[in-house]
Formats: sequence, C-alpha cells, structure tokens
Amino acid sequence: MSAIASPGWTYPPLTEHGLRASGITISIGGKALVSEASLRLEPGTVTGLVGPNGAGKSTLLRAIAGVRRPEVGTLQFDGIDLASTPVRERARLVAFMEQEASPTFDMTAIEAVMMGRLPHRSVLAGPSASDEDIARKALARAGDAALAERSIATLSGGERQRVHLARALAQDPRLLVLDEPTNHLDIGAQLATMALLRRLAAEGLTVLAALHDLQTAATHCDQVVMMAGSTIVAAGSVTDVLTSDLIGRVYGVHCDIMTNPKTGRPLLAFS
Ligand SMILES: Nc1ncnc2c1ncn2[C@@H]1O[C@H](COP(=O)(O)OP(=O)(O)OP(=O)(O)O)[C@@H](O)[C@H]1O
Repeated sequence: MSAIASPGWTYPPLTEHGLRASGITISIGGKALVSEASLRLEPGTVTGLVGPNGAGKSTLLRAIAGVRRPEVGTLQFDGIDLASTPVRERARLVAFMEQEASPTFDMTAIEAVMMGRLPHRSVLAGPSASDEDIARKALARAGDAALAERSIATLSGGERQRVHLARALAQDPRLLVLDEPTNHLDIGAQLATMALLRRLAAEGLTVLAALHDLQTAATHCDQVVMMAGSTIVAAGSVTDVLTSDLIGRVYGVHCDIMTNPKTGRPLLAFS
C-alpha cells in the first residue's frame, strides 16, 4: 500500500493496528443519531454493520470516514488519531463509498475513478500514467472495465455503484468504508463484490460495510456489528451476533438459523 506522507507531515509510529472507535456520539438538534458507539476492527477482516432503517449506520460510517466530525469520541487507525490527521493524509488511509453517490457533473467512468488518485499526487500535477494504470485496474477489479469511457450519467445504478467502488479502490486505502455496496447489484454482481471485499481483506485491508441483507453479512463477513436506536447493541462473530433472539428483538421478525451444508456458514430463513 502506498502511504507516503506529504512534505512536512509524517505518520506517527504504528502503535496498534486496525480501527479503534471509542464513544462516538453524533446528534442533531438534541437528537442522538449515534450514541457512544465503540468498535474495534482488525486489519485483514470484513465487518458487516447491520441494523434497521434509521439505526444510525450511515451516520457512524460518515464519522469513521471523516465526512462528519463526532462531537464526542475518538477514532484511531493503525495508532493514528484520525481527527488530527490532515485531510489529504487521511484520504490515503480511509476511502469511503457513500450509499447514493449521484454524479454532480458529467464525466467518464475512468475520470471518476481517477479522482481516487487525488490524495496521491501533487496538487498542481495532473494524473500520471501510473495513476491511470491504477484507476483502470481498480475499474477492472470492480467489474466495470468495459465501461471506462462511458459517461457515468448514462450508467445503470449497479454499473455506477461499481464505478464508485473502483474510485475507492484507486484511492489505495488501508481502511475501506462502504455504505450498502451491493444494494443496486444483481445477485451475480453482489457475490462478485463480496468476493472482492474478501480478497482485499486477504491483502491486508480493513473493510467495514453497512449491509441490509443479513444473509450477505452471515455468508461473507468475519465480524458483525449490529446497531439499533442509535447505539451498537452487539458486536462479535457472525454466529454470536446473528442469533434468532437478537434478530427477533431488533427487527421484530422471526428468523430460523440453520447451517449451510456446503459452506458451514449460517443460513437464515425469515418469517
Ligand atoms: N441531517 C439530519 N437531520 C436530522 N435527522 C437526521 C439527519 N441525518 C440523519 N438523520 C436521522 O438519523 C437517523 C439515523 O440515520 P442514518 O442514515 O444514519 O440511519 P441508517 O441506519 O443508515 O438508515 P438506513 O438503513 O435507512 O439507511 C435517522 O432517524 C435519520 O432520519
């Protein structure tokens, strides 16, 4: 991973690896959107952030990604305090794919992905051949190589979602934060995306993804963090968190949990 600090700023020594969020609290107009959320994510793992609509998942992800500053709490990645890390350096550590990232102005898919290279090049210099090479590889990994020269305004929701994933990959981060990365994707593309996240984790990335589909979390994640009513109500292994009892209490649905005989992973049946 490239992580060369710009002149005048060097990364502090690594003390502890992975993400450490502690006591994150965010409120608007006196209403807590996230209350005292704490979590640990180890490098090389995929964590699913689950919970009902309005639980506070996107708000917590935005805080971790640096889009929204928490009023209270600390965020450290690899021992680095993210709040005091300059924006450009932070963007080399953490990449964020938002839930509904509609294009604000027209550009081609490859131009959109190249924006992920901005934290890695000098402010005045244009993109290098190496930047373009990295962007094209990222687009290919996300499954959109054939769409490189297409205007993103003309792409389908799923195609555009993969472009945004490629932009985050081109950023070459150490922590990848994704808000519903598969919500526009067909089942084949969903499986391909989750398999890609697993490969990225195997390469050492820390991956945190908000997921609505509990089966996707059960099948592909190492760890699950469940939010409800602005707080984290459970965090741990898939089998510790995705229990019939907790799903029933949090979502108000009945869920039978079996074991997939092929994968050994939990198989969820809702009623
Ligand atoms: N700018 C805002 N002003 C007021 N309330 C807000 C604001 N942004 C978010 N909220 C509220 O905060 C709560 C948490 O929102 P958030 O988007 O984090 O939930 P979520 O778990 O990601 O939901 P979903 O699964 O529906 O995407 C919701 O009740 C939402 O209406």
